[in-house]
Formats: sequence, C-alpha cells, structure tokens
Amino acid sequence: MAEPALPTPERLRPPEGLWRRRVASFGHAGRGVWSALRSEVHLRLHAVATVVVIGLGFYSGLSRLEWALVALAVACVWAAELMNTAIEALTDLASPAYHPLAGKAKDVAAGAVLLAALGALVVGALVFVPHFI
Ligand SMILES: Nc1ncnc2c1ncn2[C@@H]1O[C@H](COP(=O)(O)OP(=O)(O)OP(=O)(O)O)[C@@H](O)[C@H]1O
Repeated sequence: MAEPALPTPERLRPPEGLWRRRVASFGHAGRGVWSALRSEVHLRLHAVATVVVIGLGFYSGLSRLEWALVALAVACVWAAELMNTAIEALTDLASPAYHPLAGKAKDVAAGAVLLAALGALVVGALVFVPHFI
C-alpha cells in the first residue's frame, strides 16, 4: 500500500501555546496508531482480539483487579506492536538494502511483540479460565 505524502514543513511547525501543542501531540499519536492500523494486518487482528476480550470480560463479570490485569496485558501487546511497526519503518528507511544489523533490529522488535503476546496469553488464561470452569 502506498505511504501517504510526507507532511509539509508548515505542518511540522509546532502550534503556538502549551495546550495547543499538547492537543497537537495527541493528534500525532492518534495519526500514528491509525497509520499503523491501516498498514499492519497484525494490528487489525489485535483490534479484533481486543474487542473479543472486552466482550468476554463483560460476559464473565470480571472483577476490577481482573479488568486491570487484562487492560494492562492488552495495552502491552498494542504498545509492543506499535513500537515494532515504528522500528520496521525506521529500519526500512535507514537500510532498505540487506544488512545484518537491520535484520537484528527487526528480529529483536518482533521478539518484543512475541513476549508481550505470550504474557497476555498467560494473563488471559489465568483470568478467564476460572470463569469458564
Ligand atoms: N534490510 C534487511 N536486512 C536484513 N534482514 C532483513 C531486512 N529486512 C528484513 N529482514 C529480515 O526479514 C524479516 C522479516 O522482515 P519484514 O520487514 O518482512 O517484517 P515482517 O516480519 O514481515 O513484519 P510485518 O509482517 O509486521 O511487516 C526480519 O525479521 C529480518 O530477519
């Protein structure tokens, strides 16, 4: 999929005022999540999984502590996947040609996602299985 056009220097200039800058930062972050969602199939799967987990949570009547654990696990997977996407993009920018370090950077970033996903799986099993047996 073609990447969107680069922002113009005018768009990159931070707006005047502390609050406007804060709001603009949220806008940049939201744009980042949206852009990653559009380009990464894995993130769209996470989005579906997140909706399923939230539905299961309401169905099982999770306690506040269980919700906190599930929210943390889900957020960790999203954060790891977004960092992985950012590292992939930077790696492709810095080293479009094959380089062992570029491969290492991508493999390590993918490893972070794997660990976060395994942790979420353990949390999910510990929280949800007792509600279903
Ligand atoms: N420039 C490169 N130099 C060396 N190895 C690379 C390079 N680009 C990719 N690789 C290797 O190929 C693997 C797959 O890279 P790729 O960019 O296709 O990511 P991916 O695992 O398909 O992630 P996604 O599906 O999220 O795009 C990397 O983990 C790395 O081992």
